[in-house]
Amino acid sequence: MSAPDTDLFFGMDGTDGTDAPGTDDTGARRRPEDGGGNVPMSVTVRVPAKVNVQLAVGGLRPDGFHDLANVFLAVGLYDEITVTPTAPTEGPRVTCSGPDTHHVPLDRSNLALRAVDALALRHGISPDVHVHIDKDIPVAGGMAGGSADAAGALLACDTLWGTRTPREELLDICAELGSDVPFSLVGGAALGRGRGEVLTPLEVGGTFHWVFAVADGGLSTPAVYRECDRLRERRGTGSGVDDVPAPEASPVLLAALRSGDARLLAANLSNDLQPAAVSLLPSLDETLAVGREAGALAALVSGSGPTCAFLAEDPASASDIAVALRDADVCRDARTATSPAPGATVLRAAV
Ligand SMILES: C[C@@](CO)(OP(=O)(O)O)[C@H](O)COP(=O)(O)OP(=O)(O)OC[C@H]1O[C@@H](n2ccc(N)nc2=O)[C@H](O)[C@@H]1O
Ligand SMILES: Nc1ncnc2c1ncn2[C@@H]1O[C@H](COP(=O)(O)OP(=O)(O)O)[C@@H](O)[C@H]1O
Repeated sequence: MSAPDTDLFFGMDGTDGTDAPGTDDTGARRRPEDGGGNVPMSVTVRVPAKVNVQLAVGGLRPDGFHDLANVFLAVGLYDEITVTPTAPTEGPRVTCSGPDTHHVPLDRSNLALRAVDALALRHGISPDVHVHIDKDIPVAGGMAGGSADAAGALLACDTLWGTRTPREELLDICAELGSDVPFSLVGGAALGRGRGEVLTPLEVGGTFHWVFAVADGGLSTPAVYRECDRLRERRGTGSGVDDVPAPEASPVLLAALRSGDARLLAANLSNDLQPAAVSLLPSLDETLAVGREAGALAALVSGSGPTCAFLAEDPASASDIAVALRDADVCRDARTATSPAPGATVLRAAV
């Protein structure tokens, strides 16, 4: 399978009967008060989680970020974002459903609402929408759930408002919202340079089978980067841009992705943030060990953690690893998923 054409994932999947008479190709009906424009009354977008199959972290930059060679792979765990217009007096609001709801901020700091605000500002529109997040991606788990919600809300509102924002502009807004947000929009697999926001799509030659051990709590991304710097200082190597070698993507890892060879990928997975995540949460070592003993080809912390990712040989092995992780009581839940997965995709645009 080659890398997904990123344009593909900005449109409908076309599976929900949206070609009914009186609708356009996004399923939107014409409303007379809209002067003939096609305006859906609600839009639902699905967005995947990610795992970093390589996360090479450079030195701390003067702006507080680190240069990265960040090899993103989208995985088939999804949040669904639905946007519906509200009355202008009501203003924007966000609600959330799913097991992690109590960890999601429901004020204007929610990344999905920040995305709505950013798109509305860009087009001079009032951001009067209700955003509902049906959350399946673990919160603060190193799987980019907040970024997924931001990318999803952006695409959903662009469809709802008919603003047809060019893809490059959408990606610019994503990058302003967070380093991982552009990848959530694009999905598939990509190399993220800069602070992770400058993307180059990557080819993936097969399906990879993963197990994710979801931890009880979360880890703060800035705290994990700070710990990475602290460990580097303690080692005496320094943590600045002049002390740490410029991060580079591994050619063998990229070849493993291209070929779809799970064993080659397993042998080349790496995460420079893993020592920092384990230092902040030492119990992760045991979680990683349980998955390895249960037959994982490789185990690593997903991004800033604390979710642990296990690459499996096949679906049966993935199921065995998930059972072993649950039985050992080293995680809140163990989820199986495959990659690559498509980026933000409009599922429904309904009247
Ligand atoms: C570590 C990674 C790996 O993909 O994701 P997670 O595993 O947390 O999901 C990312 O680099 C996280 O990206 P994201 O969560 O979008 O971070 P941002 O909002 O842009 O930045 C939050 C904070 O993380 C730190 N940060 C982030 C990106 C980067 N390249 N260098 C950094 O030092 C900075 O302290 C920054 O203030
Ligand atoms: N829509 C959102 N979903 C999840 N977290 C959000 C959201 N908006 C803001 N946040 C905040 O972002 C933090 C990081 O969450 P998340 O993106 O899930 O984790 P990570 O950065 O580890 O991938 C959370 O602790 C939460 O306070």
